[in-house]
Amino acid sequence: MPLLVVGAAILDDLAAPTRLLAARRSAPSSLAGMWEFPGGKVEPGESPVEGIVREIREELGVEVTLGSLVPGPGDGAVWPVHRDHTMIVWTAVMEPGSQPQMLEDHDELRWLPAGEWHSVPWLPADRPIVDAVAAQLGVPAQ
Ligand SMILES: Nc1nc2c([nH]c(=O)n2[C@H]2C[C@H](O)[C@@H](COP(=O)(O)OP(=O)(O)OP(=O)(O)O)O2)c(=O)[nH]1
Repeated sequence: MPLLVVGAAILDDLAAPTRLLAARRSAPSSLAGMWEFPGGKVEPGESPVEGIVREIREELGVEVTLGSLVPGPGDGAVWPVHRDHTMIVWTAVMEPGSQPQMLEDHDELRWLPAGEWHSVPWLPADRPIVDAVAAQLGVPAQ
């Protein structure tokens, strides 16, 4: 049974987005230094939405409002990631006034302005997802 990973493409604004929050992984060593969407694996008994809200709370210490699912390369919103995992990604915004922290798994957070969404080395599986987020929102990725 493939593991489900959930991620959040956190934006500065859902109606008029320009900046995307990228997080640099600090672990495990095979992934350290690469950038990703904050998130992680859905736990048994948890819905995907519960999973992403929990992961963002644990990793960044903030509450998020989810926007829409990012359409995948096939039917639906499922993206292939590492090994036989699959990932689903939502656009999201943080609760107004909140500041993301690096509580777990990350050693740098960066707001990427429009046109510079590929200025960091994303995990390979995330590169097409970054483009799909940009296309969905009508923001130039690069
Ligand atoms: N969180 C996250 N994981 C991603 C992304 N892209 C991508 O290929 N992955 C891969 C990396 C990992 O193999 C897997 C997610 O594992 P994770 O380590 O973030 O999950 P977790 O926080 O629940 O950690 P653990 O319980 O396994 O320790 O999915 C992404 O954008 N965000």
